[in-house]
Amino acid sequence: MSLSVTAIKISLLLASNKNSTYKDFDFCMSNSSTIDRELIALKRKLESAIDSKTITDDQLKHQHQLFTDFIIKLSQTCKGIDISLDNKLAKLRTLFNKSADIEQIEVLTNDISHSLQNFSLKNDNDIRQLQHEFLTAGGALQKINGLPSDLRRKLRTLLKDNQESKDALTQYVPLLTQLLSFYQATLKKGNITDQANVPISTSIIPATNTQPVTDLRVIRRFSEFLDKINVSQKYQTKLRKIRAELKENMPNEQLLDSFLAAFDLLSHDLLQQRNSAKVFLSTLSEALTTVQTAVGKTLHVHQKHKQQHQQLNQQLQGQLRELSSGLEQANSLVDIKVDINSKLKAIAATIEQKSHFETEQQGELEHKLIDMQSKVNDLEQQSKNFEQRIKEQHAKSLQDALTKLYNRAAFDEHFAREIVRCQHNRTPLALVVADLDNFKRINDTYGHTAGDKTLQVIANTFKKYLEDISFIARYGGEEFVVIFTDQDKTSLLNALNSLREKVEKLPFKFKNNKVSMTFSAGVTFVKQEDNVHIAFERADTALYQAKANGKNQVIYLE
Ligand SMILES: Nc1nc2c(ncn2[C@@H]2O[C@H](COP(=O)(O)OP(=O)(O)OP(=O)(O)O)[C@@H](O)[C@H]2O)c(=O)[nH]1
Repeated sequence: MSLSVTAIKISLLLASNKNSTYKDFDFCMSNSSTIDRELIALKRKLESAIDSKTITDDQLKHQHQLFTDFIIKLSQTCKGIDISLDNKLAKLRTLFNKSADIEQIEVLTNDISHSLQNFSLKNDNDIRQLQHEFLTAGGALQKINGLPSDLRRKLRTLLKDNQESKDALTQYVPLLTQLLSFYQATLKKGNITDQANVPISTSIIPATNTQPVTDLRVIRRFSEFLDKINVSQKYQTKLRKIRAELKENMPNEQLLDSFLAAFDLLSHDLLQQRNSAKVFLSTLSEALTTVQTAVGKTLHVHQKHKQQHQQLNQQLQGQLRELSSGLEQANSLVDIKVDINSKLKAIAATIEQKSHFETEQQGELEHKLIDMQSKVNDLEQQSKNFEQRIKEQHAKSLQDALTKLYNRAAFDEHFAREIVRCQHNRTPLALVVADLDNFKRINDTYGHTAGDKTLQVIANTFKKYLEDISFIARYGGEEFVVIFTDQDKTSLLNALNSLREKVEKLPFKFKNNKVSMTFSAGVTFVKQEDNVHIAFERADTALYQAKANGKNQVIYLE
């Protein structure tokens, strides 16, 4: 037994020395066959132990590499989230590279795992908080007047997804953040009114001036926003310049400058409008004062003339009285003649004075009247100009600048009025919500200008075929709304399907590529119990169905 132990020790020694051979050992022990067998068996065991150690070593090395890779990836993912976690992961990487003690690694790994659990909990809370803020902000955004329909739709989907899953939220947070930051900027300009008055949480709005703009959509939204602004003639060129200078990948600071320039322009325009109204009012009040003075003066002159008239009349009466008393008192015909002569002269002078006075008075009055007339004419002209300007501004505020169709505000006003009328008279009123199919593709492939042109051509086609029988408006983005009064269902669907075919056949050509455009539409009739929102929602749902069914179709919902 002690011999076998010695043999094992020797064989281990030999195994560790690769230059030695087993032959020498065999030679020494050749006289013992039992020992020989034992040694051979041991040799095999040793060889297989060496083999399996190599395999284990390789496996260990591979696992070590995998773990190191994992730690590196984890570090990259967690980078910047939590500084202490970052530090711990860096320390772990160093320990691994130094092949440090396994116990040391284990302690740190446990610590990191604990940190990650805490981080995950915190993240969950953050997301829940974000979810809450998102719902509040999204609700507020939905109530914004003039929100383009594609944004409204995206927002609705976002809100719905957000209520159902927080993963969807995480996925959409960047999009939302951009939307919110853009709208916050535009809201501040006061061009879009936030009816809800709910403040949009700032915690999910990035500091836009510190982050580079990488998303083209913000620029596009802004450019669409600029398209919709109606400013006075004087500022239109400047506005067009701001819009023309918007370009892909422009630095955030430059975009902010554009926001500011647009804001500046709007406030100037507003101020000018206010000033021109002020000028008109002060001119009006000035003119009124002049007229009032003129009227007062005329009255005064009239009064003065009346007195002078009375005086002259009295004078004449007195002279006539004197004439008759002179006749009564006269002694001779000669006396009478002399007396009458002198009195008639006096009367003639008075009459002449009277007629002179009357001509003068007539002239003065005429002059005053002409003066007054011209002042009133001026005033009338100014009022007409002002009225015309107000009319033009009102018309402009109801018109979509790009397509020259009615805009969303005009639609809201018209639809609300028509609903009341049709419910009162019990006459048919239909609402159509139409949306271009795959319009984004045009913008993305051929550029925004091609997109704009497409919108104009399609708007003109809507006008050409529907204007006589309906009220057409651009609801926003690539969405149109049409209101039909006194149309039955069959003729309405025929008109829409015929328009759909006309649009499909429009020969669009961009960069030598023939492109066909289509639209989907949802239609509904307004019911007695409907309000604006319910009717719109139903038409919009029909539109969704048309999109979901494969687009380029009209869906009617009862
Ligand atoms: N050129 C241009 N593009 C606009 C205007 N308003 C909205 N858009 C673009 O219209 C596109 C709408 O895209 P989506 O909402 O994805 O709709 P879509 O591509 O038509 O897809 P479907 O509606 O599902 O058929 C976006 O790219 C907007 O930027 C505009 O005034 N001019």
